[in-house]
Amino acid sequence: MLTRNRTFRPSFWARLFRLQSWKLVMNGSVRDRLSCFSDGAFDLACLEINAVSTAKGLLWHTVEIRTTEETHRFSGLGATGAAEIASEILTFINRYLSTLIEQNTGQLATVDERIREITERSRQYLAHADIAQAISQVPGEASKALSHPLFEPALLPGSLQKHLPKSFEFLTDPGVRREYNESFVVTELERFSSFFDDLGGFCLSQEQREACIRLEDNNLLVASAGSGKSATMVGKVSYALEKDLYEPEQILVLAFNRSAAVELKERIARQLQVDEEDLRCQVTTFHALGRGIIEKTEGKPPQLANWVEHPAGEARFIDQLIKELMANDADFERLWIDLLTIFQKADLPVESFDSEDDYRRYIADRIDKSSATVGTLAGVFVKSLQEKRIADWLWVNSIQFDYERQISVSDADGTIRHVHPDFYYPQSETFHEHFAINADGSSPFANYASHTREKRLAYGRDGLDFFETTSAQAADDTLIAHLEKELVKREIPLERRSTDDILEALEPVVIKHYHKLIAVCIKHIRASDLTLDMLLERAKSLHDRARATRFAETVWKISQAYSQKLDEEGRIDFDSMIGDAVHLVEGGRYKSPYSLILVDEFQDISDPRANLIKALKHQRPFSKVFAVGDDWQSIYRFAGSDITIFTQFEANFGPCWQGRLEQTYRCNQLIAETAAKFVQRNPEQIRKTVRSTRPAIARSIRVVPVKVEWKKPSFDHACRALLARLDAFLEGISEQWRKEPGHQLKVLVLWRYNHLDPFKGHKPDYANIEINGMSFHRAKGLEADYTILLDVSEGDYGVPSRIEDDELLNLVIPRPETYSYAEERRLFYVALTRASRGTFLLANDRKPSRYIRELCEIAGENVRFETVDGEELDQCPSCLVGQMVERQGPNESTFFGCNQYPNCRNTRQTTGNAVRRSPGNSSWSKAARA
Ligand SMILES: Nc1ncnc2c1ncn2[C@@H]1O[C@H](COP(=O)(O)OP(=O)(O)OP(=O)(O)O)[C@@H](O)[C@H]1O
Repeated sequence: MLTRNRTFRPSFWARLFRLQSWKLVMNGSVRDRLSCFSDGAFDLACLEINAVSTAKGLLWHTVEIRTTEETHRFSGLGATGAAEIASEILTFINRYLSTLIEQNTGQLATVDERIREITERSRQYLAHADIAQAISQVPGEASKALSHPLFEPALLPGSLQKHLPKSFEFLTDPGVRREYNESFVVTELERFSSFFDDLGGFCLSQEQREACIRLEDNNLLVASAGSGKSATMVGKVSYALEKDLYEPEQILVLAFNRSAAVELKERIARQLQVDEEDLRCQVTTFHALGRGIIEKTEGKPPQLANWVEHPAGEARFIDQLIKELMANDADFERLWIDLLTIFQKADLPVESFDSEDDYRRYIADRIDKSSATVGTLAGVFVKSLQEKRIADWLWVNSIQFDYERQISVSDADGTIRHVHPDFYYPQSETFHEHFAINADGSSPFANYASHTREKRLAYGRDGLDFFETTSAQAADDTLIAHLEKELVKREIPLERRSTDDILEALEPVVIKHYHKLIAVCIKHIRASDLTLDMLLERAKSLHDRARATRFAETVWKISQAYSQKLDEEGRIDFDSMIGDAVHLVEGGRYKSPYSLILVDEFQDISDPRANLIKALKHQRPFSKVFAVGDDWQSIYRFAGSDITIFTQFEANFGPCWQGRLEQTYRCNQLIAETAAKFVQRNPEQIRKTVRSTRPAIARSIRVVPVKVEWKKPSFDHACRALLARLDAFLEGISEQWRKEPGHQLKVLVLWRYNHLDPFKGHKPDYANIEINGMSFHRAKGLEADYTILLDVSEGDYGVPSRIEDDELLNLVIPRPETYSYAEERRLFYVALTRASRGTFLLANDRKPSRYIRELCEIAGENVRFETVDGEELDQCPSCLVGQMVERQGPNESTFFGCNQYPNCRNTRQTTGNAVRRSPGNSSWSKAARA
């Protein structure tokens, strides 16, 4: 029995920084309400509260208390603090509900009747909300308590539990309801067997059928690529209407984009045999829903900024804001240019990488003789990102220097030694070494500290003008200031290049990359009301603090300008529109008609969208959410999506039924299984066992190494040659696949970045194949017989794209992923799973992607290496990505060596059985017949 008062406040730190000020009191004697003090004092009646949840923000956790009319947020908490308050509120509410039941036990007989009525007929699947809804129709306080959305039977006092009628076990014992539902599903599958046998032209699988029947309060259907999510959505809506569970107007289906909504609407209408215009359930996008809510409530549509509808509109708007800021704010100009030049790439420590190879691949533009070389604006190649920072700064300030110029110095015993000081400034004849030494004098490299000492002594001994900089200075952001001081001391003039010259020297992709980062940061800053202090605080936890701090300041200024511009024009963007819609729903100004909310592509959900679903669900009692998605295909982080809303579904929406769609109708078993194992190398992804309806086609994953000509491999040329070969091959066996005259097989040519488009708007025509080309992202949701993936190679813009995993995103993302290149891995998975019969991976033969190696590790011999003409290559058994080629040894001998030398030093004697195999198309024939 609660007798004392409990008071909760924000955490000590939040109060110290005066970030939050509120008080929540659970009064021991007034049990029917919580007392709150925030902007004023108000009470929250226990019977009015629909939901209590916690949410994680950038710095703090928040407790959210929802009533039909309002949502109250209490922030400034740690994770445990928030969880404790949420749990205390639940206990408090349930204590009050218990007293209501105890005082009104006379009503229990009627409630018992109502429960038996709906359970004994076994007419429908019973979620907790269904029983609560039935009970709520019984008049009286006890039924109010028993049907309360937060009623928790486990918290009822034992003395009361004993007196509850047997039927109440449906509420108090989860096992009883589960058993009822299991048996209901079995009978229902039989009852509706012919209904599911032909639904939208498909005979639904067992798991699709079950997903249509099951309907808990919250549902998450975890699907796989090509597993027929759309067919299941259509089935679910049709089944619910067929069963009369809802009026059509009570059903809302949310699709990720307009074309998906159009397709779903068309399919549902066809299935229900109504014209699309007459379809009474709402099939729409989040944007259209948000717009509709505002229009209905305010009587006029929201004033959207004129650029929001244009695909490149946001990037152009941001570009324009940056230009205006550059013209009017000298501090901003310096920050922005510094980011583009000396802070282009985060200086990450070796220890933050899984392996030294990963580290070298991250820093390097190219690997020379086993050592990484990093390009600079000054045109020289250096050995580390810190040296790059120095060289770029020298270039920006027009300072002449030589890199690693050889000089002679004397050792202590007088012997002459040749050394290569990192930088030499001819104007003052000064040598400059940048030492990899940390603040405590240690170094990540063996014997480095003693070499450093020797070098210092040698320069001193020979009376050379010398200064040094260190990694410690880079870490505490004094490197550039120190360098500048040393140069000024020697009267070397600094002449900053003009902004135009600098911008001209930059690769356009560098600016594009920052634009994308800025766009996503603005979304988070505005959606979560982040402040500059919060960003700067977060910046301290990033590896490259110097860069993170500058970026935080830059993006903050741009986001302020962004908001100001929209305010001046009286316009809003899409996210604000959704945010406004959320306020209208949470404030009760919009009355939601929806009791069943289905959400497609749930893996790409963002915070504002999730808030809209929560607001709609909690406003209308007993409503349900059915979300469908594939966490392996979450690829829209740059549009603000947050995969953890999916992976932590229960934390966001409450206890749920989780179903699976693990059968794929698209990829053959080899591709399906290999891709599944590949994506699950990230332990954070949900575990699934993917089975295909199409048997495995041996060696249907093919790697085609493309030779480097004129510095770059020609993927255009290789792609066209491969298409021509595929077309000719299919011609030869057309009787095996051609169903009718003119029938062509589909080929998708896919690339990571649009600059790789080999067709540039002019697709070639072939007799047997229909070609389409697009980026990996755009291919989401599409399928083809064959796919050709271009440039599956290492590189900043390769696969995985090294620039995409920028740690700067962690400034704004509340729950960053820890696995390296997590989103790039999922994107490659999306690309791999578009093909049913076969996929070709075209790779730079000098820099094959690490992902190719992983596929070989997983699928072994089933990954075939071949030339564009189909000749099988002799795959290196050691590194798996190279090919064994004949080399000259001493005394005119020959041997086989891996073409990835020096990265792979595998060799084999010529006497072995290392012969090239003949062109093999046998498995293709099987693929074409499949
Ligand atoms: N029950 C079924 N029987 C046969 N084919 C089906 C069935 N359900 C779906 N399909 C087919 O499976 C293929 C994949 O379906 P769909 O595109 O809906 O999958 P998806 O889960 O949305 O895939 P992805 O997530 O990869 O885009 C389509 O060709 C579809 O027509």
